[in-house]
This record gives sequence, structure tokens and C-alpha cells, in this order.
Amino acid sequence: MKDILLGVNVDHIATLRQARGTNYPDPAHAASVAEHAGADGITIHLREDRRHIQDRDVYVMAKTIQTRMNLEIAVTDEMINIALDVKPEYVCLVPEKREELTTEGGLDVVANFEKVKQATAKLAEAGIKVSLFIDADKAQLDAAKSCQAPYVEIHTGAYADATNDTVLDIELERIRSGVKYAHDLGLIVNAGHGLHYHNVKPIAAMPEIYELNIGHAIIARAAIDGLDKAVRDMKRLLIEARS
Ligand SMILES: CC(=O)[C@@H](O)[C@H](O)COP(=O)(O)O
Ligand SMILES: NCC(=O)COP(=O)(O)O
Repeated sequence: MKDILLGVNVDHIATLRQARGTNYPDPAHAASVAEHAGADGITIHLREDRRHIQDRDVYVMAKTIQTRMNLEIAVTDEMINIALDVKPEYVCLVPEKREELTTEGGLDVVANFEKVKQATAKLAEAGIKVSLFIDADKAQLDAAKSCQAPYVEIHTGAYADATNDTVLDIELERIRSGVKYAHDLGLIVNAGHGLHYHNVKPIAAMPEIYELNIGHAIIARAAIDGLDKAVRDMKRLLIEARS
């Protein structure tokens, strides 16, 4: 079975920096360490409220990332214009609510079809590969396909947040079914949100998934074991899941 790729999200290196308003730790440095440890790509989420990643980080990492940048942004003119200026290899369109602690759900492509389709076309015209961060829902997946986004990223948050095995199994099956449906539609299927060292393998074992984007759990482990080891440990789990 083909290897599954790992995108490391370094948002929460920036969270640590923003906590004190210092210029350290630098997410650009963390990205280099993660790439050296085997990350296949770097994900950063430039939120409208700039709670962690700053505009400066995006422009610096556009120059320093050796693998490829996956820039997560909301579907707003401001963010689209930044993406068109930076031209990362990937843009993932995500929902955002200022009051949210973290991303709470997938992008509602069905309800915002024209807006998402236009944003996707504009980014694609600039040579950017567009991914839509959506729930494992057939209507949303059909809408993503109709938007002509080549990639989707299946939101794994409900699976990660499951509080009992019954819910966990239901969510895992929902993701499995959505991943297969998306793949059968011809979409390139990524997944992410809330994945960690103890829940990642069942997701990584799904053969249709191209890449997992993982951040919070890797950065949390890095606080104890160091980032190099945290990334290598996650890569090893992904390889084991496919062997
Ligand atoms: C879209 C998604 O699930 C994450 O990539 C996102 O970055 C979460 O937001 P925070 O990083 O602010 O928690
Ligand atoms: N899109 C998911 C991502 O980039 C990382 O999410 P998390 O692992 O920080 O929850």
C-alpha cells in the first residue's frame, strides 16, 4: 500500500510566541526542523484574528519552506488576496468563527457554493492547488467536486473528540465512507484535525487518503520530547499504519 504523507501544522509554535509577544519560538524555524525530521509539507493557518500565525510568518515561510506550504485561510477577499500574493503550492479553504477555540466543523460548500467556487477558480487560475476542508458528508463532497477543487481535507474532529467507543466507531465509519466516496469522485483526499499518536492509525490505514495534516498533537509532544522526535514518531506511526 502506498505511503501516506504527513503535513505538519506549526500554528501552535506561533501560539507559544504570541503568548508573550516575543519573537521566539519562530514557526519558520520549527518548519525547518519538521521538514528535516521527515515532514512532507508544512501547514499554517492564517486566521483573520491572527491569534497565532502572522502575515510575516506566511511571507517568511514562503521563502524558507523546502517541501511545500499548505496555507489554510477563510474564504474572504482579504485572505484570498494574501494567498494570490504569496502563491503557496496549496491553499486549504476552511471555515472560521472568531469565537471558536479551534476549527469546529467543515466548510459549508453547499450553502456557500458560488462563493467557494469563485474563490477556488481564482486560486486555481494562479496555479495554486485548492483543497476544501469539509465534513465527510456526501452532499458537501459532491459540492466540492462541482467547485472543481482537486483536493478535499476530511474533518476528523468528531472522531478525535469522541468520548466513547460507540461514537468513535460511528465517526470512524462515517469518515471511512466519506473518504471512499470522495476518492470515487476523483478527488484527492486528505484528512486532519485533532489527530494524535493514539488515534491516528485507523485513519492513516485508509488506503484512499493521500495526506494527513497534524499539528496540535505534534507540537504538544514536542514540548516534552522535542520537535524532531515528535515528527519522526508520527511519521513512523503513519508508515506502520500502511504496512
Ligand atoms: C482546519 C483545521 O482543522 C486546522 O488546520 C486549523 O488550523 C485549526 O485551527 P487552530 O490551528 O487555530 O487550532
Ligand atoms: N487541517 C488540520 C491541521 O492542519 C492540523 O489540525 P490539528 O492537528 O492541529 O488539530
